[in-house]
Amino acid sequence: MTTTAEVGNAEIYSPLKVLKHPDFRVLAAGEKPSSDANIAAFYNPQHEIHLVEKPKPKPGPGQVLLHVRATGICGSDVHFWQHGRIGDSMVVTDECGSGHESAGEVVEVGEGVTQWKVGDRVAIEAGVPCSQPACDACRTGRYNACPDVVFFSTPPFHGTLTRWHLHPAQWLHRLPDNVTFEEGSLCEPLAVALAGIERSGLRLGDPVLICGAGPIGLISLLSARAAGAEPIVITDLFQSRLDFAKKLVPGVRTVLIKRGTTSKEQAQEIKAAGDGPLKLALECTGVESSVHTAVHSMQFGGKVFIIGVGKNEQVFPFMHLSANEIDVSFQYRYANQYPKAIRLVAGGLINIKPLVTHRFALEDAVDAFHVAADPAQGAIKVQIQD
Ligand SMILES: NC(=O)c1ccc[n+]([C@@H]2O[C@H](COP(=O)([O-])OP(=O)(O)OC[C@H]3O[C@@H](n4cnc5c(N)ncnc54)[C@H](O)[C@@H]3O)[C@@H](O)[C@H]2O)c1
Ligand SMILES: OC[C@H](O)C(O)[C@@H](O)CO
Ligand SMILES: [Zn+2]
Ligand SMILES: [Zn+2]
Repeated sequence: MTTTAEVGNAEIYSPLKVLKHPDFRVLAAGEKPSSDANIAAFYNPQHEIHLVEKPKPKPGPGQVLLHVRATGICGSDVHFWQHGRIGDSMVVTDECGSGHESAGEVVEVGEGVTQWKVGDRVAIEAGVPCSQPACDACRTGRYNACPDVVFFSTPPFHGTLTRWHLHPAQWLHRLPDNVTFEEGSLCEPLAVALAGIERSGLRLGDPVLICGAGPIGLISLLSARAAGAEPIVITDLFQSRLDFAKKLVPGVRTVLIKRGTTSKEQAQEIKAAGDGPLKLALECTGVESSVHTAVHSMQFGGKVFIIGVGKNEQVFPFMHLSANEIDVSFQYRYANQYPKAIRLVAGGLINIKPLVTHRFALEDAVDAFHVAADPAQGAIKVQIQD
């Protein structure tokens, strides 16, 4: 069988990578594409978001053609559209397809693909590493560090928010019958949270703080609860998000972060809510003041585990960390988490269904982006379904 390693990422993806105007067409406002058209939502350096029609691809050796059935909009999709970059290395320099939280159905298999057949239902792993034996990251299983990873929807690679998507056969994960496409697509942000749970070393009965009740904080909350954390305190700037957290996990304790209060004052409230200093913080905002709050909420020997991404340069309360032996760690995407995510959802240990608050048809993907980007709409996870 031909594998991605034999074919090579560049060969597989260069047609997508260089897909430029002669190959795709921006749909006119109000234009109705055919029901078979390979439409996708693209952003560009002019901060536009629009529908684009692309050719329907044909699977090559080792590849599978998928009908993408559900895709969630991630904060990073909105960020790339509105701000044109994340950090210094991920920059929108051209038209780029959005979406990386997807699940779909196999519609055609390429030469040598034996593990999939038409009709199989799969979660799509969003980052495809090079899988070359000479790559230390891939060889040692920490493939989120692969320098040649193709991460869909991160420029220059187009996303999975499209109707027909080509994917290497071995980077798909089978969905059992009791896991919906919607849940399959949520396995991507769940993979982020589970990587955090695994690497942070959370243990049964640990008192945990979660900073931020956005999708990543909420999914971390569900995961921390499933892992046996108790008590769990969650923070946010918005009462509506804390109310959502409370509905999701009734036992969670909530602290509203008020602007104008110091991190030490916020930490006092958190420690009161948690019956004392906590052992672990899963920081899901990336905001400097929130990191400080987390640090001041920890016990001696605690850990602040940062999943959120934020400003390039941030100041840390160095001496407090030092004098209290508080560890600080970070998470960059994930490796080896999808199978676990699917098992936890299928087994009923994590119920991610309530996260989806808004659903749109693929043709209305632009409207979906506007809802995801507008805090007044109160969306948690906006999904596009086809
Ligand atoms: N490490 C990774 O691989 C990875 C993967 C996905 C997302 N992320 C990052 O995780 C973070 C969370 O993602 P999300 O989709 O939930 O984002 P989001 O913006 O929807 O949610 C963040 C939440 O934090 C709250 N918040 C902001 N400032 C706060 C503060 N000072 N104290 C408490 N709460 C505060 C916001 O009100 C919001 O509800 C983002 O920074 C995102 O970029 C990281
Ligand atoms: O869920 C994965 C994240 O959104 C990605 O790392 C993105 O932020 C940048 O590629
Ligand atoms: Zn994401
Ligand atoms: Zn690699």
